[in-house]
Amino acid sequence: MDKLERSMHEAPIIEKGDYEYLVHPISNCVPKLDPALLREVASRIVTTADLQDVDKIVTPAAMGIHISTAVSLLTDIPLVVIRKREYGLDGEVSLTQQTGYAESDMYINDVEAGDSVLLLDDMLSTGGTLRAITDALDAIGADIVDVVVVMRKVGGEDALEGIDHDVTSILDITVEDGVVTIVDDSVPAPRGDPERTE
Ligand SMILES: O=P(O)(O)OC[C@H]1O[C@H](OP(=O)(O)OP(=O)(O)O)[C@H](O)[C@@H]1O
Ligand SMILES: Nc1nc2[nH]cnc2c(=O)[nH]1
Repeated sequence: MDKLERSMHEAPIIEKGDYEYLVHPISNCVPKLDPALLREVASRIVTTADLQDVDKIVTPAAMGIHISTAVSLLTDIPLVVIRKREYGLDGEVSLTQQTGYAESDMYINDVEAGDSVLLLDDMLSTGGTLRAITDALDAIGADIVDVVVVMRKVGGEDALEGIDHDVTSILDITVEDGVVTIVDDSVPAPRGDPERTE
């Protein structure tokens, strides 16, 4: 079994109100993130994502950053971070991100009409974050070449209804009654991956 799949069974779940929140090395850097797990995740993204003519990797703060940095280092594609902080630069675009447990304003800088972007994030749950970002990137006139997340909590992505972009996940999971279950139809690990440990 791959490191990402194995790591699911060691990730604590906490309650944020009614929301079951997974605390995971990739999504929180708590428990500590093993570099070999990050390498595996980054190489699985690189083999999964459509990178054809991508100018920029775009990722929301905070927990898309280390994953996207690793992918940027592997591909030499520059990285733009959507920040929770306003800079007031020319062309800055704001959006409101709503998750199952919080709402926050975010700010896109340095993405322009005609840019071909790969949107990366650690986790998809309600889809509120990706919906707000894809709407904002569409409004800017960027070409979203692909959208990839490491983990998708299946079944709750209501906010993505009707969007015009496919989202690919490396691993699909459910989190219910304090138990994480791996759902089997996400992207399989590439055979012959050097990071693979059976
Ligand atoms: O599909 P959704 O319900 O929108 O949830 C997904 C988002 O939630 C987390 O971000 P969070 O806002 O918690 O910030 P963080 O990255 O700083 O942890 C995660 O990094 C995703 O961006
Ligand atoms: N770390 C983490 N991030 C999330 N974003 C949306 N849901 C979750 C979750 O359960 N855990």
